[in-house]
Amino acid sequence: MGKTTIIAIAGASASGKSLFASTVYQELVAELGGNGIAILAEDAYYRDQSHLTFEQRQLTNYDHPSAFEHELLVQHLEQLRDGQAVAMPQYSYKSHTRTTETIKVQPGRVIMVEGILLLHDPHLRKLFDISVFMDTPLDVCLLRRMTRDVEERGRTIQSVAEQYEETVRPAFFEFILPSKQFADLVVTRGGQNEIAIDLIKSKIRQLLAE
Ligand SMILES: Nc1ncnc2c1ncn2[C@@H]1O[C@H](COP(=O)(O)OP(=O)(O)O)[C@@H](O)[C@H]1O
Ligand SMILES: O=c1ccn([C@@H]2O[C@H](COP(=O)(O)O)[C@@H](O)[C@H]2O)c(=O)[nH]1
Repeated sequence: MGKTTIIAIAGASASGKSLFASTVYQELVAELGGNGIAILAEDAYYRDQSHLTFEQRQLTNYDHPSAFEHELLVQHLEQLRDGQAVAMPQYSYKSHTRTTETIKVQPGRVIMVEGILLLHDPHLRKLFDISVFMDTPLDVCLLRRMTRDVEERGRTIQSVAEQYEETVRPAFFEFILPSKQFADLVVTRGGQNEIAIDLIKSKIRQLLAE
């Protein structure tokens, strides 16, 4: 296998990172088969909090870099780059901790990883060959997060609004927006920007053919 290329997709919460990454991944798997491409989520590397009560977990700031076990993500990306499979943790947004399951991720010629604080961390940045930033206006992100978190993550409208004011918005301006400078490609219109999806797909096709 040739050199592994690691593609990072960063941006605000609900900016469309996971839709973008999964669209690229699924369309290429349908076209070329699953061999050669792997996909990881930074959210899977939220710290395990099973030693805390649910009430204590609700007090964690999930938008601060300290909430993530980035050391493990770095280790897993290095292992994948070196041709070894990894056991990616699974995280539950409803219980705010890891589940007992893991998913085996096989190494591939191309590894995609998506998450809010990927480009903030210099240790992670060193591993990325291509960095994408989803540049979706924050009010659009909030509306999408409101719908998604109520429908899929067990939240109320009030809890989404409170968390947004307390941690999500401040962390966007302190950590996420300043990390945009490290992106190679800045994508508007979220996870449905077909031109950007096609550009990344073409790049991956080219890498897989080398
Ligand atoms: N361009 C878009 N138009 C409409 N809805 C979108 C668009 N991009 C993302 N969404 C929706 O917004 C929500 C958040 O997107 P998601 O990909 O989960 O964001 P992120 O991974 O950045 O948190 C999801 O319900 C997704 O389907
Ligand atoms: O237990 C948790 C863990 C995370 N969050 C929120 O999730 C987003 C990051 O995920 P996206 O898929 O990029 O939206 C982050 O803003 C955290 O606030 C949570 O609420 N609870």
